[in-house]
Amino acid sequence: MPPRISSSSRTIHVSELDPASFAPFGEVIQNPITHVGTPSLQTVGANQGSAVKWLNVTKMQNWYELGSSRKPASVSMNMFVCKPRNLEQKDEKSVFPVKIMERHPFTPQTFVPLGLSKEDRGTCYLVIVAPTLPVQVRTSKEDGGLGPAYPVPSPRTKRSLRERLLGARPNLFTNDFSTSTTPAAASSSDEPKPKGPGFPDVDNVRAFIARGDQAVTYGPGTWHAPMVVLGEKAIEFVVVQYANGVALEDCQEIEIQAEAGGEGIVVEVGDASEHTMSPRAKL
Ligand SMILES: NC(=O)N[C@@H](O)C(=O)O
Repeated sequence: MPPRISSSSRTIHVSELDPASFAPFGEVIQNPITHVGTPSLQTVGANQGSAVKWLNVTKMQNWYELGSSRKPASVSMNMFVCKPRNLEQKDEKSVFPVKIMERHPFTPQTFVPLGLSKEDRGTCYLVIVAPTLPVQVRTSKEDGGLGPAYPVPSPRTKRSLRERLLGARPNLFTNDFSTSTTPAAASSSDEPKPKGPGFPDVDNVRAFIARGDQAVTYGPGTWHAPMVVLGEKAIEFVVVQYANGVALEDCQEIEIQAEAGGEGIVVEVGDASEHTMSPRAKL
C-alpha cells in the first residue's frame, strides 16, 4: 500500500500549458514557429533543406546512479492508451478529484500524444503537478508507518556516522545530491536535478490543460497525477523515460486523502456542459 497524506479542501483552476509557467515542473515540447512563448532553441537545417531540426527540445538525463540498488537504467519507450476520465460535479462544474500522485525519482518522463491536432478541442489532457516539500522528519502517523518513500543507499562497509550521513541522498546537510557538506554551487549544466525525497506540497498543486500539439516532460522526481484525458476519446501517448526494473526506483506513488469532512483536492475543469463523456460536436 502506498504512503498516504491528507489534504484540506482545495479547488485548483486550470491554466493553459505554456513553457514558462510549467518550467518549475518540467518542459513543454511544441513547435516554436506555431507556439508563441517557446524558449529559444538552436536550430539547424536537415534532410536536404526540407526540414528544420530544433535541437534538444527536452532534457532526458538518467539519474539512476543515485538509486540505492545502483542497478543501471536504460531508455524505455512505452505506449499509454488513456481513456477519458470520469469527472465529478461540484457547484455545476465538472471537477477531477486528485487522489493519487506519483513520481519517477531518477528520470524525466515525456508524454507525446499521437494523432491529435491543435484544432481537435474536443479531446485534451490535464497535467497536474505539485512541488516537492523539503525533507522533514515524519511521524509514523503521517506516513502510515511505511517509512520514507525514497530509496537511500544502504552502507556497504562499516563507516562513521558522518560518512553515512554524507552518503545519503539527498545529502542530509544540504538537501541536495552532492557528497559535500557545502551546498552545491549552481551547476554549469542546465539539466534539471531530481527533486529530492520530500512528499508533494499539496497546498500548491497546479493543473495545466494541454492540447494535442503539445508534449510534456515531467522533470526527474516531479510529483504528478497519473494522466488525465478529458473529452471524447482515448489519447495514445508514446512515453519515454529511463527505467531499471526496480519498482521503488522506477515509480513511487502516494495517496492523497481528504481531511475529515472535506473533499480534498479537486481540479475544476469547466462547466458541467463541457468535457462530458458522451459523444458531442467538436467545439
Ligand atoms: N503519468 C502517468 O500517467 N503514469 C505514469 O507516470 C506511469 O509510469 O505509470
